[in-house]
Amino acid sequence: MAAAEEQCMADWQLLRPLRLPLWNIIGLYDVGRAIGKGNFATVRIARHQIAKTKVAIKIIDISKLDKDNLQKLEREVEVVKFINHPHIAKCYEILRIEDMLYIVSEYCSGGELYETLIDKGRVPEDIARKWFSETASAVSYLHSRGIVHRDLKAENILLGRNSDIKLIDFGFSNLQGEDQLLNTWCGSPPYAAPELLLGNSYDGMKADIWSMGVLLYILVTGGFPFPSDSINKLKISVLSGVVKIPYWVSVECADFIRKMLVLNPSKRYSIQSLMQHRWMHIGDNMNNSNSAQLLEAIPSSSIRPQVSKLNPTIMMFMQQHGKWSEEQIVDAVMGRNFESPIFATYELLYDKVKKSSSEGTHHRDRKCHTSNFALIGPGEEFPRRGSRGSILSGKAVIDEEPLTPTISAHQLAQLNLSSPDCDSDDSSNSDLCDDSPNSSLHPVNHDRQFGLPQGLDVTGSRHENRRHTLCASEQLLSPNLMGQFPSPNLYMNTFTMPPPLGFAPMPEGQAAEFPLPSLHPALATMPIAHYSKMLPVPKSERRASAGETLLPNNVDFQQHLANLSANPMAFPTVEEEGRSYLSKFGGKRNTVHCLGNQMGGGIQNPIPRYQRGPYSKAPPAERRSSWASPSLSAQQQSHLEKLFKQTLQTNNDISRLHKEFKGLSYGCAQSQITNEGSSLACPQISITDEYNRQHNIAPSASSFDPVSIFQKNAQEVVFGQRPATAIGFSSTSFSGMSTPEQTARSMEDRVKSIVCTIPLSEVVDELKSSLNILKIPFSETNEVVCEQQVTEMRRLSLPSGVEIGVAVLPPEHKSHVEFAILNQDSPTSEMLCDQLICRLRMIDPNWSSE
Ligand SMILES: Nc1ncnc2c1ncn2[C@@H]1O[C@H](COP(=O)(O)OP(=O)(O)OP(=O)(O)O)[C@@H](O)[C@H]1O
Repeated sequence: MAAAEEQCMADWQLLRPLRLPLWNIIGLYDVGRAIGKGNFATVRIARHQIAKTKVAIKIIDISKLDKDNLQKLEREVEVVKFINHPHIAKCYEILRIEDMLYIVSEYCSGGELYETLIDKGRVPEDIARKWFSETASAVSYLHSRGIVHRDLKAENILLGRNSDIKLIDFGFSNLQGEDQLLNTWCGSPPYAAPELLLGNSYDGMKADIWSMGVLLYILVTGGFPFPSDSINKLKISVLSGVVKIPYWVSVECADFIRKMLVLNPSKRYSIQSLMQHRWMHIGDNMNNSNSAQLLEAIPSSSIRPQVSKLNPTIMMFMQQHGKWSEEQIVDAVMGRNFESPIFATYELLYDKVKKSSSEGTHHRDRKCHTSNFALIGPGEEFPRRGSRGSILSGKAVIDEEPLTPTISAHQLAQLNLSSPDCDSDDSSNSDLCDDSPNSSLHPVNHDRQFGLPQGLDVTGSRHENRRHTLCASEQLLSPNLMGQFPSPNLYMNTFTMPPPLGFAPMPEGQAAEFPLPSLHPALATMPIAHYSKMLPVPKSERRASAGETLLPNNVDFQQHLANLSANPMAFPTVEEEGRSYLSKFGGKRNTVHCLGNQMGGGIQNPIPRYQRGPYSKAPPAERRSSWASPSLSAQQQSHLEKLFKQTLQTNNDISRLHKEFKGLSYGCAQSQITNEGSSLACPQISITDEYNRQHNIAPSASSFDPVSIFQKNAQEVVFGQRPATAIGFSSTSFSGMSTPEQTARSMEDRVKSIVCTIPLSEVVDELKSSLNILKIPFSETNEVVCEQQVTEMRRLSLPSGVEIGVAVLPPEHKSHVEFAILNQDSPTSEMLCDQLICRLRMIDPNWSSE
């Protein structure tokens, strides 16, 4: 050995970090504290002794696994070896030592997305878009290779150093052939697709899309789309087909979520259509990491690219420090031997070089390079002649000297490969040393669960509360095990709603109650309290809206938990609580919370919402929140109203108003102000029935066009929130007496409307058959309405005061359906309308809300 190299080895030994006890070393890894816990695995942070890279080691005691779980583990091992995607945590090594299996993978320092959501609540849509696009890109990569994940959830999505997404946990992944259906029940209940909850055979890819719909919902709302505290209730909620989306979610995003949360899997989005949805492409030009680019960045060739030539510098380094021969290195790396420490060392060093080079630390290296150390850049097969660099930097300093791949002690220091206390995230020792292997899991920042406020005493570590994946494998369905579950009848629910897909309609005259299919027997009626509440929402934005699950405050939630544990079944679901609130307060929705808006204005209640009872009635002054756009302060609103009136008096010159709107569209759902053949177009607002009545227009025009109203010199205008963050017009009455408050009560809250893509006749037939099934009489009117264009319209009038109008409207000629509730009995009527809407959604997955 050359003197320089001997010196280098001596330095290396000196610089080695203080060794942890022997039993804290696994293979070439110094193992540190536990960072996660699954059903059968503990995940610990570790550091590779040569590459000095932090890794995560999933440690599984195989002797404790039954046959199914063993099989699951083997499948995970097989899958992770062959996937390589920037948003999937990369596997480096598999070690089998006695009864233990160790899966070494890329360490994701940002923690679980789940924890981030708990800490911060929902996230703005552009952040949600970034995270969701990255997840979608990983899922697209998997699906295009026939791999289904089957356990997509916020806990299995980690954040890397730059807050980029890293998908983990391939325990339930599987290969799915074309047209093949799967049978194994797996996943986590709140993310489970309806077909899984029903125990049907299912398309794993479509089940993944459902989970992604749940994920996006959580990201943008901070809560679950189907909150419930038992699986039975969850199932009812999921199968109702009703997804309530809070007002602050943009129209595009709401539409996107609904396209993923379609009950019928064959009509649900595929990953390809998902990647193309317009919400995914908002801001594409500005944002470098948009989904299209993410997809393009992934090589179309599947699986990890085969290494054709090894990097000589890394090889030399490994020969020096790993004491492996060239032949051994070539064999292990070319053979992609995951059970060899040589392969792992090479990959870790290679990734380190690649990462450093992309991080552009070259100016530091320029100062430090003292030796000739050439590297092959990513994608290059050979080192550039005469170039020099370091393993750490991945940058080369070009000079005329020939390649002399030696490494000095000084260079080692530069590489961050030796010093125990260097500042690199990869090589820092702190995470490894601050916890003994026997210690419990790290307690930091982990005392908040979904809906579980900070400071609440959570017994046990946060990991005990972590939601684990459930698996009811085929094994669980064996006759023996089936016998352990109560008879399927116990899981039958009745639900006063027309039958879901696949059920024959009830003949007339029979009770209007339909049994829902029984819950998958492997799913006992376990309480899922941890899923049942909304995530905390940033204080400034806490508001209840649109019949959404109302946010409980800390004290209430503690009480709720106490009651739940005393008697889980007796406690009402959040939905039920919400409904009781609604009936108590006359069915008025949307008016619980004050208008604290992001722009600093608005009417503030001295007692913040989150300090009051969850369902306490807001003082009248707060009720504007249901009406005012959350993006507008009261001042801005009155300014706009003034401007509007002025505009009317100045020959309809709307350019100033238009400009004003444009300015205000900042912070609103991607400006709704577009030029569609008219100088100012606004989102349509459905208050038709009321408006039509006042204007003697046939009741068929199921939504009205604010632009035309504008042009017809309407005398009064208010600014509304439908969709919530859009700015819109709505005409109230000629009397000039109506206030936004009155308007909201008389119209906005009592009208539900959707747009269907199926023909009017089918819509009407479905409505009529549903009403027949429910034994609700109705009268029907057919009309042809002449307003701008000839339009067909049908109207169903119910004795309870519910009016249903269906009209085909230009320009798209879609079927607009409106449900207006005209009497005081709104809670019951509302439920009926919801059921009917649900039916329409089931037969038309492409429906949208107006
Ligand atoms: N690569 C990683 N980097 C950082 N933390 C990780 C990594 N892999 C796993 N963890 C942590 O460990 C936890 C458990 O890991 P994982 O989900 O793979 O285990 P599991 O046994 O499959 O869990 P479950 O049984 O709930 O599905 C993760 O939620 C995460 O917090």
